[in-house]
Amino acid sequence: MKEGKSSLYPNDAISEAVTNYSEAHSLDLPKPLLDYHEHIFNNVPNSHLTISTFQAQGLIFLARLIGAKRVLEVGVFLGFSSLAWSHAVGDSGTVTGLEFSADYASQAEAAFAAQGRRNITLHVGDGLETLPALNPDEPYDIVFIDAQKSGYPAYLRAVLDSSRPDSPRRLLRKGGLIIGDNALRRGLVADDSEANPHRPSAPPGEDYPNKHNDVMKVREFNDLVKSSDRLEAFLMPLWDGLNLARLVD
Ligand SMILES: C[S@@+](CC[C@H](N)C(=O)[O-])C[C@H]1O[C@@H](n2cnc3c(N)ncnc32)[C@H](O)[C@@H]1O
Repeated sequence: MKEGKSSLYPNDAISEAVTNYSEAHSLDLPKPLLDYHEHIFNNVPNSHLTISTFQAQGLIFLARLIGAKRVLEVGVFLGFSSLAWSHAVGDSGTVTGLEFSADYASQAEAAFAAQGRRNITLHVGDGLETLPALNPDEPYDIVFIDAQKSGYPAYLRAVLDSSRPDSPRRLLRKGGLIIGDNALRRGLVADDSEANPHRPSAPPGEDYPNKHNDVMKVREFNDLVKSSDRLEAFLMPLWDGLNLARLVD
């Protein structure tokens, strides 16, 4: 039987060449979006929080594949991925973003204005409160979860609870996608043994409790997706892991 494992390339140099080649042979991103990504990476210390341009290409492709016009993003940071969704859905579509930090939200809004993107609305606050309070006229086509990892299971439950098939108003449409970013957390979700060099330094390492808890919560999220008979999933081992879950009812 053919092996399914995805360590396709012999070393880091070839992996990088393959990524660059794939990026160059995928859909084009608008120049302002590329420039904004470069600006973030050259000027912002925690720029790693932003998705890559290659991931943006993948998300735009997915959105267009399902004809998405309405996207909900949980975790906006400086607005790069919101801008990618905004481009994906076009001027006739809308993007709603939930962001905890008022500072990040205002920087993101400045970027939206600078790029003339008027179809993005942000709600500032804890997504665990702002998400369940949403009551959209029309359901979303995509919910992209990219906020605190400890909240992933709760976000998933809230989306499912607010998208019942018998409900007159629902958050996510039938056939819509819930996309969980960082679903593999540098491989730790699948294997956080000593064999994984990204394993958080064991206690008493300062970062251990939070990082370990994040891994447990992302595992819980992936398990909930898999065990729900309302979802059909493909956990894509690309980037930091992307859990693609389609709402079947
Ligand atoms: C990984 S970053 C998002 C990156 C963004 N999606 C992008 O690719 O450009 C995670 C964001 O989630 C936000 N966040 C953390 N906890 C949150 C919460 N409880 N509610 C809403 N946003 C939260 C953080 O402030 C941060 O901006």
